[in-house]
Amino acid sequence: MIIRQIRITPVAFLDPPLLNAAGVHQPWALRAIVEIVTDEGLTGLGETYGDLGHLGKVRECAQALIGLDVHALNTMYARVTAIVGEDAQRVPTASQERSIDRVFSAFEVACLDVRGKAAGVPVSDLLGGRVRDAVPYSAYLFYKWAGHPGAEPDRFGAALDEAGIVAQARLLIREYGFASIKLKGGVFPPDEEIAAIRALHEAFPGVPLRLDPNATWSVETSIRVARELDGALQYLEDPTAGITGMAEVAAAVPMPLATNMCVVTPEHFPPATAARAIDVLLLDHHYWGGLTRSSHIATMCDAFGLGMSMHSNSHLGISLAAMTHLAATTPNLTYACDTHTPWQNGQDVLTPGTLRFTNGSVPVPTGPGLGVELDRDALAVMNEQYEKCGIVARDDTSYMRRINPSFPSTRPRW
Ligand SMILES: O=C([O-])[C@@H](O)[C@@H](O)[C@H](O)[C@@H](O)C(=O)[O-]
Ligand SMILES: [Mg+2]
Repeated sequence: MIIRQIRITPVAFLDPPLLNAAGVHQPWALRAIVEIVTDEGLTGLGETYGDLGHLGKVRECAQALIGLDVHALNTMYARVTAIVGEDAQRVPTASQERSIDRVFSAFEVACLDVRGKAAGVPVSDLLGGRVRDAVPYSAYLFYKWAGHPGAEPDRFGAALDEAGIVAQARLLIREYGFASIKLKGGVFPPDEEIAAIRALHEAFPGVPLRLDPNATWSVETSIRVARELDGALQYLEDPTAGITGMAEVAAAVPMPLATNMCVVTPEHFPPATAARAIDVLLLDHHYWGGLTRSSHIATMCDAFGLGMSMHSNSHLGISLAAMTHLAATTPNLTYACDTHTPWQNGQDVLTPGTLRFTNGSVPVPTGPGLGVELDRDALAVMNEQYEKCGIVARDDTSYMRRINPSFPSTRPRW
């Protein structure tokens, strides 16, 4: 099964004005769709970030993988390392390992899709077999404006206080059946976000809740907020920055701490576990180097007694399928996963109806490979949107500053 061709198609889809610590989502979200075509005529799908810098690296690496067998993942990783590693060394702020894993991931997923199709088995079988038939996701709530400035309000409406957040939760739960809730925080002063969690706790008794302020709080603020929310949160995600700060908070608060920020490469495990900085790791195959490497990370979490959930960024259905196969085959991934799916509002590059939510969960696809099919017309439309949208990288802060020039980037903010 020799790789003969790799097509990389950048796409853009409409994204609502979701508020976060960095600013606000731009009107278009970017992704890149990877198609690996073999000599036997099989095509494997992958999905990754669409920012121009990343796209350039993915395109450069794609050339270097032509002629390899789809099983030769170690050789592929070495070739990606040779290209991206050198590049990352020139950019002092980039973690070399992280950049390599982010690029490699989409190719690995596409190779697993091909291998599953060739063997007539789902990717979940290649990852060791599923331990659950459906993967639960959480309602991922965002403070948001009614619409992008100058545009019509979107169907989700504004959510700028606790009443808006509770209404948004009702909408997402009604449409998807989610059985747990995550609120993206770090937007308003902590007392307002405490009020929102309390309102959710009251409106949805017994439903597990999480709050993620993306490290906008100091250690002192984190401890105060966590103590005030004792009994209301399943876990608190990234209240403060860094392993040392998280460890200080963890030692003083009643609930588990989760992260997708302070443990993002294997080298973070020893200091984070020694300091007891986290209780839960949010896995994300897009930056942990694909599905197989993510399974290895899950084994590490098991060894260190960490719980697991799953992180998400704005994404389309190929990513959702890959996330679902991974979560279905990871015994210790016991928390409902994050997904941005509701915010993509039906837009996708997949044939409609391939993936569906039932009671907040996505049944694990049972067809060969990822079990999803690319809709070429939709891909072409979204590619055209990418060409026309005028956005080449995600930049929530610059977009916010066009509307609010004094938007601060200081952290901790509170
Ligand atoms: O989509 C967003 O605004 C989120 O804030 C995302 O960028 C984060 O990476 C993520 O969902 C998180 O859990 O930190
Ligand atoms: Mg997070």
